[in-house]
Amino acid sequence: MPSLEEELFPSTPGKFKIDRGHTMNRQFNRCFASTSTMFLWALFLIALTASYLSFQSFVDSGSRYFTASWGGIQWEKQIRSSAQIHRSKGMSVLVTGAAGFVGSHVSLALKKRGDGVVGIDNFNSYYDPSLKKARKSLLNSRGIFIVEGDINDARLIAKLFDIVAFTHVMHLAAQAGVRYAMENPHSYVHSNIGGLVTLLEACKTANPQPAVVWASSSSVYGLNEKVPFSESDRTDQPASLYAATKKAGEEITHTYNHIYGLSITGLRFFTVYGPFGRPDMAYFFFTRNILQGKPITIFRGKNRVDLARDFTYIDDIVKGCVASLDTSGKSTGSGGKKRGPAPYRIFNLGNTSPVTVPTLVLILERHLKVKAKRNVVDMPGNGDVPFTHANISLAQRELGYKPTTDLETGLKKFVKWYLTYYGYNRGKAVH
Ligand SMILES: O=C(O)[C@H]1O[C@H](OP(=O)(O)OP(=O)(O)OC[C@H]2O[C@@H](n3ccc(=O)[nH]c3=O)[C@H](O)[C@@H]2O)[C@H](O)[C@@H](O)[C@H]1O
Repeated sequence: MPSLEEELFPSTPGKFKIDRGHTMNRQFNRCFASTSTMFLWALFLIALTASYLSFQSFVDSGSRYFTASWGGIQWEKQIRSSAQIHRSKGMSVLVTGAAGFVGSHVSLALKKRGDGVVGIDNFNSYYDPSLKKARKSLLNSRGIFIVEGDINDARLIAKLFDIVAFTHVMHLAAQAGVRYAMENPHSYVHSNIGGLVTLLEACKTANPQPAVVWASSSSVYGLNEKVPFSESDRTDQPASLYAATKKAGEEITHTYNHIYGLSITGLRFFTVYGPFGRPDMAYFFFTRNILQGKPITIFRGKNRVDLARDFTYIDDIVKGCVASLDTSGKSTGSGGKKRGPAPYRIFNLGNTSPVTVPTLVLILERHLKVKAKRNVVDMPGNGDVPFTHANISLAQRELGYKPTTDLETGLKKFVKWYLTYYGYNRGKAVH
């Protein structure tokens, strides 16, 4: 039988080991005159260590709450309340990029039908953050809480999954924009690859695992010439770093599906536009310039061929996103281990009727009742592709996706929103 002395100071490798030498033994006996005194000393030491450790953890968590922009009882309460489901068989969805264009619209649609929604957004300044704050206020007024934080913050994401057992993640946070990738390439790697992996790590570890629906891009079709673009077409000739990071996202999500059993749906969005849109997109800053009497630059393709896009209205995209969440199927893993195969899907969400950029400008002029000052130049080699055109039959079949808004109607709604939002209707424009 091991002695009490051996039990208290076991000789496990790496742990403290007492010297059984004669001298030590004498000193030891002097300090601990009897076994019972030694026992009391040991208890005292254990209690001291335990109280020190709990004090340390109190200081740690306390300082985190004091220094981090997130955390605290009130913060957690807001998250729980925002995630509450108000319909039978509803879902609780973590929406990344919730203060963004598509993210804000999808969040509102989900909340409206009774799903629980928690947003996360880093409110970066890629474009005017006041527009993001305005979207946030709108969401707040509908009971949606947006966490201010980055998807690269693994501790924050893990905390959100601790607080809420999200059934779904709608991942829309990204560094968008095709041409900006030449100016700031690392921001694309940071958000579209680093951020994606951080989020997927949290999803894979969560128990239960959520189903993930995320935004890929029409740009993955790159320099393909076969039209319309189908999901099974090649996607290995990206024309921009933006496209390359979205393509990488498709491969990365595939590995998480394969190894960990995460249900994944990737949506290839085709040039989404509409109210509360992104000011870095052509239709948006063309509108601003036309109203301000400034020239717009229209790019023209090889052999003077007009560029064309399969512009897709936001409400149609929202329907596609919601239908993807509804049909996502379940992730099969738990505790980071796959238990069986899970769905892996990719869909085009386009309008399937491309319109040239000069026609877009004509429609804007009509709705704005202002003539544009055109400056037509050859398309610079900046990552743009000459045209996009979606084959949407797969989304039609699997999601019931059916876009209903043509560019004429959609831009009319956008212009109406723009004039109101920027104060043109009140006679004082604010930009
Ligand atoms: O489907 C996508 O996956 C992408 O859609 C969007 O990219 P694009 O289709 O390139 O939209 P956008 O910039 O509005 O340019 C529209 C047209 O105007 C032309 N264009 C542009 C600027 C200019 O000054 N002049 C011009 O002619 C330009 O050459 C182009 O022909 C998203 O921004 C992107 O984040 C991604 O989601």
